[in-house]
Amino acid sequence: MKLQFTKMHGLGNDFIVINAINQPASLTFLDPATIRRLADRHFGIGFDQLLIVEQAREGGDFRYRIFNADGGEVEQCGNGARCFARFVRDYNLTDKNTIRVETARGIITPTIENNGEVSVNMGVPQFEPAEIPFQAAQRMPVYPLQIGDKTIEISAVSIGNPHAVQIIPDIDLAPVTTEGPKIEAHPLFPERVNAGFMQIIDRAHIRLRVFERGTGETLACGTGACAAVVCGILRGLLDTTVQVAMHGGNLQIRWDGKDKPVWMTGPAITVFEGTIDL
Ligand SMILES: N[C@H](CCC[C@H](N)C(=O)O)C(=O)O
Repeated sequence: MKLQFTKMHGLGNDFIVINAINQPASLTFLDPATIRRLADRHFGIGFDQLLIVEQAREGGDFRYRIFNADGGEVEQCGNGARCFARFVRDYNLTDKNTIRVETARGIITPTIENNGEVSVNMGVPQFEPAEIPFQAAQRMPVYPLQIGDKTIEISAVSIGNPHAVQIIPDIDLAPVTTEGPKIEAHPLFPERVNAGFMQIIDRAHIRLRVFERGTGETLACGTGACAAVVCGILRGLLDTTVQVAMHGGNLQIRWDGKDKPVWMTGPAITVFEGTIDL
């Protein structure tokens, strides 16, 4: 099968987007091994995540599926949501500015702004351990986590996908490559977890690095930015609107607190179109 794809990125967190509405056969070819092969930056196309555009099933405008570079399907991708919205508009699959997108964990609504950026209502963050999922006895603002012979302190939250967030004095010195994989695979996270390393600059600015589940460290992580900000707000360390600086660039995150959705605003860029024989 000749697969058509579009290469996109959100602050350097890069994707291929596949329109399965006009290429339904693609879904039968995209098994985990094929996704891993396509994700390879030397032998394949190269991407952090593969995003699929499908027909809606539950009253939304579209269904959005996300696969990590390791081939695993996951619940949510924030940078990908902005690219998803840009894709369906640019390919005339909709003429709406605000799009209702079905994900594995409910509906998110991206809006394409006049300046070309995309704002997304990412839904209400979940902090109950069972929701994350995280095997902790009860919900706490911070949890001790044994990593080898070291005990670190994390906050845990679901943005649809699971995140463990640490506060670090200087993320340039953070042990992302050595500690990230150990947090990702920690047995207390039965579905693994995205590991965030947050440096608080002031109440409206943080710096962030994320070792992503199923992908490794990325240049930016949209749900990771949401997770870091809501955890920082819950700990009384951040205000409701925060600029999140990551290696790939900045996102603006806003959360008005308990039971309110978290909002993310940032760019979505199309790089090239391509085809590949599967
Ligand atoms: N690695 C994540 C999915 C992609 C999230 C990230 N790329 C974003 O922008 O939110 C997970 O396994 O939950």
